[in-house]
Amino acid sequence: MSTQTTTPGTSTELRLEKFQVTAEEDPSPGGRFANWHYAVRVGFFEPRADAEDYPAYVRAFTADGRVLVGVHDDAPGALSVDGSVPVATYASMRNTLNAGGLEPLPAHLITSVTVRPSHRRRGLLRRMMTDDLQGAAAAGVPVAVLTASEATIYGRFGFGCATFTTSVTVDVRERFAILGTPTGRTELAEPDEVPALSAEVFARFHARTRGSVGRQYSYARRVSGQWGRERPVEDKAVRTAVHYDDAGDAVGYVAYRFDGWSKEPYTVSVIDLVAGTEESYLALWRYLGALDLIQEITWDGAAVDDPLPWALADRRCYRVNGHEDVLWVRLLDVAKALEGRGYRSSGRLVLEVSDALGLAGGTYQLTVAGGRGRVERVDSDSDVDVVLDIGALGSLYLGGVSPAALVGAGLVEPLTEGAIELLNDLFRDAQNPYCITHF
Ligand SMILES: CC(=O)SCCNC(=O)CCNC(=O)[C@H](O)C(C)(C)COP(=O)(O)OP(=O)(O)OC[C@H]1O[C@@H](n2cnc3c(N)ncnc32)[C@H](O)[C@@H]1OP(=O)(O)O
Repeated sequence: MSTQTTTPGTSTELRLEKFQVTAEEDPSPGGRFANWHYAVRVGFFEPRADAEDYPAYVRAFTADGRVLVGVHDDAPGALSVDGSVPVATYASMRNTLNAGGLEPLPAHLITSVTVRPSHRRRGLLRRMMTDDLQGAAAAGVPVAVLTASEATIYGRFGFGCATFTTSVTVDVRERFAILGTPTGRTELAEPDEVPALSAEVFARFHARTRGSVGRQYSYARRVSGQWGRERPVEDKAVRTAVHYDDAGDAVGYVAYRFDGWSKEPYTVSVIDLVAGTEESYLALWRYLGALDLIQEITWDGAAVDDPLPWALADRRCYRVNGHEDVLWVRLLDVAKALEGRGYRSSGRLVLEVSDALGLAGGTYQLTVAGGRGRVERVDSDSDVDVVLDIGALGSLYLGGVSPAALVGAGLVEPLTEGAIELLNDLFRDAQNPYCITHF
């Protein structure tokens, strides 16, 4: 698929090219794929990829089903980068989001958003984003998601931040010990086995974790060391340990890397830690704690409700370095999205939802019984319980954000008594949502 349209620019007309990457895509330097890829690297201050790496990226993007958008300025200055290299980039792909419903929902994932400084603040992002969200909504996808480089960009497009992780350092010297009785066993994995192992374990995690997003092709390669941090070539320093439960099933893994002898305290960084069960999570930490010579473990993907400090003999081994927002959620179809999530109590609420992009605004009656929601569009003059913007609903959607906090911030307006308590009871869960997929 490839489409080209022109967008009225300022001094020059800009051309928008959109194509889905397939196995037939030409990976040569100077081709449209390599040029698009180069533009993304420019946007994120990364070096241009090596020519021999492009076939691996084409394979990955094909497996992900990525649709790429590039905006071209065909009349650059005489000494400027050629017009075949986009001045703006954007990509999307489809995967699933666990919203706590019976099964994960289809989700539209957005990534690789860049606009070159020479062309910024002329509405290119707005143009690419609104076209894309309209297309995804028309295709019937209930929700779009992204991870944001800056928290200031996406609220205006109806995204609300919905999941968070904690960055931690764990001191694994003498004081480190985990209470309780270990289960199963944890062993170093054979690298060739890791791609299949990681996919299987992640599938289990994804099915049980509200807020989780299905993963792209590169994950299994990165956690096995087949791909390194910078390039799709082997990184021999990556190690992976697998946890087997008492039945001998592989239910968790941790991929990690030593930071080197020049850094003190001697530190191992967790690349990815995925546990299919609570026991497996602690077992993987027992393994990390038993790495001889290592003094600290760092990980930026711990859950907000991390059980680890509570399981430690000395909780002061666990240091929180910061919290990060991870998943930003944009509802494209309020009825489908709310019917596709799980609920922990029952009740009825009428929500008046505004949407500046005109995609999903309206007045909706949500009736929840037996953990399932039913949504009907109702007249705007119905008795409304809560008024909110689509972005605020996106933040509430996965249950990780307190409605009372959004009321306090002026983002949610309750009109009836008890409405916020009911919103809280319906939407929030015993655990915060948790997303360990970055894309
Ligand atoms: C999902 C991801 O890929 S996250 C990665 C996002 N990309 C980056 O951080 C790379 C560096 N930044 C950039 O490439 C660009 O500055 C972008 C993509 C953030 C913005 O592109 P632009 O084409 O300049 O945005 P555009 O002109 O369409 O702006 C749309 C609106 O967003 C606002 N805006 C754009 N960028 C920002 C920002 N960083 N902070 C606050 N507001 C912003 C504009 O002021 C404008 O507001 P308005 O519609 O109310 O007037």
